[in-house]
Amino acid sequence: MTTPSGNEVLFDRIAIIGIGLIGSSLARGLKEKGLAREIAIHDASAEAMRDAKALELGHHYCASAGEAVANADLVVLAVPLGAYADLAPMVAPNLKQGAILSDVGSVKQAVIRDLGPSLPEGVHFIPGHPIAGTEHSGPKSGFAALFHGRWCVLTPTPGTDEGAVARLKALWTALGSQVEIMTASHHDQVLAITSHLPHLIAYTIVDTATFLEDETMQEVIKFSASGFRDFTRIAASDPIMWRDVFLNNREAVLEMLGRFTEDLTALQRAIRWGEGEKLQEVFTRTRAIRRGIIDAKQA
Ligand SMILES: NC(=O)c1ccc[n+]([C@@H]2O[C@H](COP(=O)([O-])OP(=O)(O)OC[C@H]3O[C@@H](n4cnc5c(N)ncnc54)[C@H](O)[C@@H]3O)[C@@H](O)[C@H]2O)c1
Ligand SMILES: O=C(O)C(=O)C[C@]1(C(=O)O)C=C[C@@H](O)C=C1
Repeated sequence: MTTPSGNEVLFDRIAIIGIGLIGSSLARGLKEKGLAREIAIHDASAEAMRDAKALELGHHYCASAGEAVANADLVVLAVPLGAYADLAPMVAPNLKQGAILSDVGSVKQAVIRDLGPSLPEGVHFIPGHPIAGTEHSGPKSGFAALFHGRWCVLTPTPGTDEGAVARLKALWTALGSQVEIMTASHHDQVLAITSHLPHLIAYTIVDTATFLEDETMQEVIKFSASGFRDFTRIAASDPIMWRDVFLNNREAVLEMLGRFTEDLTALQRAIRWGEGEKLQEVFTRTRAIRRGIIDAKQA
């Protein structure tokens, strides 16, 4: 069946657990495109539930995760990674046969570890990760266009039903994303360098600046027009979400951090010994990478 927006209804009932930035953006996108007949929402925070209702993000506002997922064809967990293990016993026994269970968490191996063992036979488990976000949190900060033109990675384990993967892929495509399928461990390695390490560096720079002398601090604020300001945006990202990302992708982040530290030390040496050529060589290489990213976007 097609909707007035010309899209197909892809699922009868979608349950979203966690209606913050990502969950509410998903709900908005689903509603805007009419991709689900019913959206059931559960969030542990009374304030988030109040906001979700006021914003009319769904059709059913459920007091428990179990109630929300019962009868759902697709369940999407959109909570911090640290909440998955607690949610598993409430979600797993209430999933209907043939349902797809997915999520949007920023790390993927930990999700398989925390949810996989408790899932009943006949449920299709397809972890996912939209590579799209902002530094804001909560239901009020979401928007339907968040996923437009962005990647969404799916990490099904071997043997997952291909039809179920195709249905989930169709959903993310209808929301405006390009879908890529890869293993959870490859995802975690790639994201460690492209997303997790940059956040760690931003948190560190802003924290280091905070501990400067008072007078210097005033100057930091006054002159933070460009480079530093970009770091403060990233460093304003949700503390709980990012605590959980680092605790759940420990190995890959530590590996990338080790390489990064070595490269930083090499630059430190080049500065100390006045090796201008070395500095210029690195900066020329990185400038080409940035230009490559921009060209790829415009292509
Ligand atoms: N923020 C981003 O840029 C971004 C991008 C892609 C993926 N993600 C991932 O999406 C997930 C959600 O992030 P977000 O930015 O939407 O966070 P958010 O803080 O905006 O929303 C999370 C919501 O989960 C709720 N919650 C926490 N524990 C819960 C529980 N046990 N049961 C039910 N609800 C619970 C919170 O009350 C909150 O409303 C995280 O796993 C994160 O890694 C975030
Ligand atoms: O633009 C931002 O604010 C983001 O940090 C988004 C970002 C990223 O690193 O690209 C952050 C975490 C996610 O898991 C996915 C996307």
